[in-house]
Amino acid sequence: MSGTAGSAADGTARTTVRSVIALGSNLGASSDTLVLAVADLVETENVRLHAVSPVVRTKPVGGPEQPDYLNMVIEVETDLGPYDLLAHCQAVEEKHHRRRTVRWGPRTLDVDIITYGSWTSADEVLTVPHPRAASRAFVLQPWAWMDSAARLHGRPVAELAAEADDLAGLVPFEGV
Ligand SMILES: Nc1ncnc2c1ncn2[C@@H]1O[C@H](COP(=O)(O)OP(=O)(O)OP(=O)(O)O)[C@@H](O)[C@H]1O
Ligand SMILES: Nc1nc2c(c(=O)[nH]1)N=C(CO)CN2
Repeated sequence: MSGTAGSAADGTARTTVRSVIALGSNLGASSDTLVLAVADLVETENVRLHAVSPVVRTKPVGGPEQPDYLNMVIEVETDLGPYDLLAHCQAVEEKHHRRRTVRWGPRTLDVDIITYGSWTSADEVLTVPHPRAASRAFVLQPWAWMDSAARLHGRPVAELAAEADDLAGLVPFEGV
C-alpha cells in the first residue's frame, strides 16, 4: 500500500492515502442525495475531503431501462484501510436506502472506490482500481474536470474519457 506516514492521536503510526470515490444516483432526489452522501462520507475524521468534481447527468450504462443518473467523483484523504473504507462507503449507501436487486439497476445511491493510493487488488470483494472505471465516462469525465493531471492505468483520465462509449450521453448538471 502507498501513502505517507502520519501519526494518530494515540501516537501510533498511521498511513494516509488519497482515494478517488465515485457516486451515482438515479432514484429519488438524486441531487440532494449526492450532496448529503458526500457530507456523510467525510463526516468521520478519518476521511477528509480533498477535491470535488462537477455533477454530471448521464445516460444509464447497462442494466434495464431506467432513468438518467447524476454522477460525480470526489477525492478524499483517508487513514482508513481499503476494506474499512469500503465498509464506510457501503454504510453511506445503506443510509440512503440503497437496495441491491437488479445488477446495474436503478439505485438511490451507489458509492464505488475507484482508486486507493497506488494500492491494487484483484479481490472480488474490493477490486482496485475499480475494474470498469477505465471505460466509464460517467466516472472519468467528472474526474478529469476535478483533476486535470489524473491518470489511470498509466493514461490520462481525460484521454480515457474521450474514448469512452458513454461520453456522448453526458452533460454537466445545471440543477433541477
Ligand atoms: N472498487 C470497488 N468499489 C465498490 N465495490 C466494489 C469494488 N470492488 C468490488 N466491489 C464489490 O462489488 C459489489 C457490488 O457492488 P455494487 O452493487 O455497487 O455494483 P454495481 O454498482 O451494481 O456495479 P459496478 O461494480 O459495475 O459499479 C460490492 O458488494 C463490493 O464488495
Ligand atoms: N450512467 C450511469 N450508468 C450506470 C451507473 C452510473 O452510476 N451511471 N452505475 C452502474 C453500476 O454501478 C451502471 N450504470
